[in-house]
Amino acid sequence: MISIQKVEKTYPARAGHAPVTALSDVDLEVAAGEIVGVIGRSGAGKSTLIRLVNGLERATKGTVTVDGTDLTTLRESELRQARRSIGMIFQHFNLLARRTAFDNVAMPLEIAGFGRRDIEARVKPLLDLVGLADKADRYPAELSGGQKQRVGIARALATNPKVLLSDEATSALDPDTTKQILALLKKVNAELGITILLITHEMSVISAITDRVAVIDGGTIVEQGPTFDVFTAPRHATTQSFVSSVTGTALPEAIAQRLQPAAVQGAQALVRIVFRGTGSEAAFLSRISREEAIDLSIVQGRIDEVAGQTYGQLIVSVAGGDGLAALERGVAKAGLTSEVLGYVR
Ligand SMILES: Nc1ncnc2c1ncn2[C@@H]1O[C@H](COP(=O)(O)OP(=O)(O)OP(=O)(O)O)[C@@H](O)[C@H]1O
Repeated sequence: MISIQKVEKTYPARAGHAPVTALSDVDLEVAAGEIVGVIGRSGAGKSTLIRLVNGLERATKGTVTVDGTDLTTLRESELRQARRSIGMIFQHFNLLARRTAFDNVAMPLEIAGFGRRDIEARVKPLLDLVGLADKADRYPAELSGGQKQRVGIARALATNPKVLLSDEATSALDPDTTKQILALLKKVNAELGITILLITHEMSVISAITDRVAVIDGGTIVEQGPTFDVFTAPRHATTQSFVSSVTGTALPEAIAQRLQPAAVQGAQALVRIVFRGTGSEAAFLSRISREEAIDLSIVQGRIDEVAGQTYGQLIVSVAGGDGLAALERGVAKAGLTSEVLGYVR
């Protein structure tokens, strides 16, 4: 549905400023019906990328194809037409203050030349879909942030687009409202089959709804893949720092400071054990403890849901030497992975 190939975007020099290459050598494919997220820090090039996909910017090199149409070759009038099959939602909602919720949603239909009756027939079910049937005649100032974004989503869907682009759509919302809006986007994707490309700087957004993720840094995509895989085995340092921001896998500070890299007589080994799947493997700990007659204590533990699957981490401490060897045997038998973080006395 969206294909970005070998894209470079350089903003030309202006008013004494040198040209800025915001994106280089970017490849990204989004299949029909997928939810794909692009995550990056401020200035990484996310907005530039999404503006290329909705035709607001043109690539300097490479191609940007949406639903089979290469946007890089279109004239302005053709671009306007192509944009009708692309809906977009924004961080600050971009609603018109002097228009009611109904009239904001109606706007793209008015621009497309629909008559009043067709507009009513389309807007009402959309307001229903986003849970705002009772707010049709409210003005933006009378709505909460979450409700405003619901209006934004209904407006983006008005012209029946195949693609929905989301530019930090939940960044201005509190965590609970963010969850509700993300659930709504997931529903829109599931019920209407709309392909969603979203950009964000929050890993929690990526983990909540995307099927695949691309990590962008300094204008290039440094890592991409299925969200669960990228989350549970991040390879690039940028990805690792995003992941640790939500999974909290760092050791408690007091223990981290005492951690030694090598075993010494009488030291306890700290071992990180990773679960992927149902989480029921946790029973293995008591089994090893029983079968191998070793004492284990849990230093830290956490189970998250990532892209609809369970991902857990346990950090346990066990006597170095034979105890550690027994633990590693048991972990391998249970089909899990472990890593020795170090030793403490
Ligand atoms: N119109 C422009 N002219 C010149 N440089 C630009 C322009 N727009 C963006 N840039 C530069 O391109 C780079 C990428 O910016 P972009 O806005 O795409 O990043 P971003 O990841 O969306 O950041 P943020 O999350 O802060 O919005 C930055 O160095 C920025 O200064």
